[in-house]
Amino acid sequence: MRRTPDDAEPGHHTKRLEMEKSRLEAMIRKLGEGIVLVDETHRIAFANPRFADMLGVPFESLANHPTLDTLLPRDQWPSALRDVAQPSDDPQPEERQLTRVDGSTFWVSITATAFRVPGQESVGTLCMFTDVNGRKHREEYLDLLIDIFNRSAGPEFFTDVTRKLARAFGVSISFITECLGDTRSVRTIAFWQNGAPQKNRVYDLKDTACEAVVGRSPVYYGSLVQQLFPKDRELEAAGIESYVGVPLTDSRGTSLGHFALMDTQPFPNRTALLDTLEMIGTRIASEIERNQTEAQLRHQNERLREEIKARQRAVSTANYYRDEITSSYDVHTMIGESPAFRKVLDSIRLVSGTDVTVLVTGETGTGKELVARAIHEASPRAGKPLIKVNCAALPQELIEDELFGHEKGAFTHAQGQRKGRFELADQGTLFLDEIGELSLAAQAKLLRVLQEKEFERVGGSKSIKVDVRLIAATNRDLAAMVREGGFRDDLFYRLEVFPLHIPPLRERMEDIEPLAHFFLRRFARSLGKEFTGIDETSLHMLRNASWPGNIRELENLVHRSAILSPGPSLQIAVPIREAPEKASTLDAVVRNHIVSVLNRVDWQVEGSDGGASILGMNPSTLRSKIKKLGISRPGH
Ligand SMILES: Nc1ncnc2c1ncn2[C@@H]1O[C@H](COP(=O)(O)OP(=O)(O)OP(=O)(O)O)[C@@H](O)[C@H]1O
Repeated sequence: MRRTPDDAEPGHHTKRLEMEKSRLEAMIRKLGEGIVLVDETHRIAFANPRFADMLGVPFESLANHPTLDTLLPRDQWPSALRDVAQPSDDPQPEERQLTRVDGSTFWVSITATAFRVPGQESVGTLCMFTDVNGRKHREEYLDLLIDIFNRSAGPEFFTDVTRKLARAFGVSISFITECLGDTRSVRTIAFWQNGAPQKNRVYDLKDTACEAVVGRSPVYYGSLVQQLFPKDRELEAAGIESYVGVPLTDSRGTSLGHFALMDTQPFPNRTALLDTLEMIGTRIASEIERNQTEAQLRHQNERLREEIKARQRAVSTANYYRDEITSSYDVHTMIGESPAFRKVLDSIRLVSGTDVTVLVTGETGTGKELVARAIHEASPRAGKPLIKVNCAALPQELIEDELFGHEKGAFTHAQGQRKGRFELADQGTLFLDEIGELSLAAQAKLLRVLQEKEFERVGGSKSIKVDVRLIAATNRDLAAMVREGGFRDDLFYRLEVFPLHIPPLRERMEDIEPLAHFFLRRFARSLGKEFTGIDETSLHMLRNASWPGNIRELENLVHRSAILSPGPSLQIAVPIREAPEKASTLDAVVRNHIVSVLNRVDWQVEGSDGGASILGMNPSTLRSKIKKLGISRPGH
């Protein structure tokens, strides 16, 4: 029987074993899997280069058997390693994302099993690390795409995206920036580095890798990026090797900022990657744009609120309104300098931009219609019709027909279809003058339209919808009428959304002179006459009249005087009533008389020329009367 060489010499057997071992080691060295044998004290007894590669350390550094925790934090160890006393017969692979010493990450599947070295008592653990980085990234990447395009954006949107970008592409840094006014500097809106969100920062783009991206085009530096941008301190500080950046633009092509991925390793796969990143970029950009639009809207709202507040504060500030009003409608048609009248102008200005219903109150001739017109002209409805209904002039039985129109044959004389005032005012403003004169039945009908915002023509069944802004006016005390049952309270509250009271002329004496001059200029022109002004005695008379007919009365008086006056200065030829004709109560007569006397004496109560002595009263009695009747000096 021939002997095999092994049997021949015992030394030869050992040699063969040695050879087998080195062949095995050579094979293990070349394996695509990372192999590591860890002893009981967690020292690395043996490892292959692929293991070192996966952990991002030089293979030589393993030669002096470091403990595993110097390379890999314990929480990333497979459970078999953490619990060596309980070796499993059926080791299960566990997936872990390794954080390498340089901060970058790497996905592996680890299978670990107890390993007894033949002939030795000690038990070690043999671990096999399989590279699942590619698969994991594809999964993360899919997850990223689904999430980024499906999720509704919230405050965490940008940070979430940077986290997912970093994980999906396995890079150590990912961030998104926003331009600061131009494309010279940017602010990060999310910055993810080494598995955690970082504080945002503002930085100058000059000489950085990002400079060629913002406002321009995508860039890709697969490796050696530090050498390309030696002045970019960030790259150096983080040990960056590769960089990919994509510009972000809004829907009109304006530059918004950019986003970038950076890694400490070279970055492969250029073209497919850029396409994907650009697609993700459109989603990020639309989110930035939406945020910016929202911020702008918020800002505009705040400014508007501030503006309204400022105007309310400035009600009594001299000269404030002139420019404001000129800009919105013809100031020359509305004359008045008194603080009381400025308040009216202020209210017009405040309310004209809105669609709210306005109730204009004031004595006859104070300018209610003019105010309604001014509100309409200054409103967005200016180019549309302003339709007036004089409720006092309408026979009650025709009100419905007038407001809502009728269909052909609705009543005996209805020969054709006719549109009512509501329909004519569509898109515009409906001005209901003398609203206090509406019958209760007509009030009910009006209320119904205001509530339902639609109506039918008389004799028709089709509902008509209109978009009408309502302005109502009255010289009656509607609140008192409500109390007395002459006016529906529900209608009153609907009309009185924005009450605008025009004070009578006697409460704003400062306005008399400018108004008189204004009317004089106007009539002189139409009469073809020239006047140098109004003579002193006439002015004195004008100032001391009580003006129960208010501005209309003044206007008529100036008109008549202009016709009769020979010139060159206007003389008021018609005697002015010192007391109102229409004073209905004793208190009103007394009140008007006191006001007109006080006007004549420049509101002096005491003294021989004072109001009290002219009225034959004790000054203190006069004072208490003034108080009781609520008399106050105009403009004070
Ligand atoms: N501030 C003003 N500046 C210039 N003209 C004015 C002013 N206010 C009113 N007027 C003029 O006075 C006249 C009466 O105004 P308007 O008809 O608007 O008053 P009203 O309060 O509606 O009167 P009524 O209660 O009698 O209907 C009009 O000719 C109007 O142009």
